[in-house]
Amino acid sequence: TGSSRPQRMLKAVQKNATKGDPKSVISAIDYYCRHKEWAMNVGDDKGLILDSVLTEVNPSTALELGTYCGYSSVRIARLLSPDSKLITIEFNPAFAAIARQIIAYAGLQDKVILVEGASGDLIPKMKERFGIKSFDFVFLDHWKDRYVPDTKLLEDCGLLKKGTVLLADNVICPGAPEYLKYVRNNPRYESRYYPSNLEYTKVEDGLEKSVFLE
Ligand SMILES: C[S@@+](CC[C@H](N)C(=O)[O-])C[C@H]1O[C@@H](n2cnc3c(N)ncnc32)[C@H](O)[C@@H]1O
Ligand SMILES: O=C(c1ccccc1)c1ccc(O)c(O)c1[N+](=O)[O-]
Ligand SMILES: [Mg+2]
Repeated sequence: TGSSRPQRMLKAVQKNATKGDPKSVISAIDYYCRHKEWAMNVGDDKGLILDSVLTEVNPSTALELGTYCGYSSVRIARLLSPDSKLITIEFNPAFAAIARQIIAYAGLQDKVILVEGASGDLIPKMKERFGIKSFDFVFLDHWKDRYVPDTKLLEDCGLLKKGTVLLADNVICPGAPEYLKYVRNNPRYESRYYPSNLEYTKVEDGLEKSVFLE
């Protein structure tokens, strides 16, 4: 049987990137996905917006919903201060296995805790398992119909504090219309849309940044 797209992405990293150099890992993946085969990483264009919001927030504890191959985990973890951590959740074991290798290749394994499982099951366990009081930053990039239920779950589990920043990918394409309605009509959030394009394409997409106020 042939290789998978994530396996081919890992091969491209091992061939074209420098071990321990996150920037080269990011470039190798972006080159591969733009010129060889598309993949659903947040990508370089929206990645610049992710970088700038992250730098502004400078989170001590960050959460990512949807790891895939670890591209955005590397983007996030490379910008974290020493002693800061990224917890990233992925329920596809094959994807998680590739992500671990790509995160390790970038030399960021000590800053990233990759947890295998479904976000709906794991979010309520964050406090007991990882001693998390609350998250400073959450990157939502898993299946789009989970954005609202998982945001409500984070609220109900007391994992958001005043100033926590939620950054949601794909609010235009494939789209997360219920999520946009939820955060934009909610007095507990201050939201702003960052226009961009679907990774590696000219199709319109963007990120929604929502600050938790309460
Ligand atoms: C778009 S990909 C993530 C891309 C990644 N954030 C990046 O930019 O490199 C979405 C991922 O979320 C995972 N996923 C979807 N729903 C999930 C859930 N409820 N819990 C955990 N993982 C989920 C999928 O298996 C898939 O790997
Ligand atoms: O849903 C898709 C999708 C739909 C159809 C075919 C391929 C991917 C997708 C596309 C771009 C994304 O940035 C993204 O996060 C996702 N996703 O799966 O979460
Ligand atoms: Mg996405």
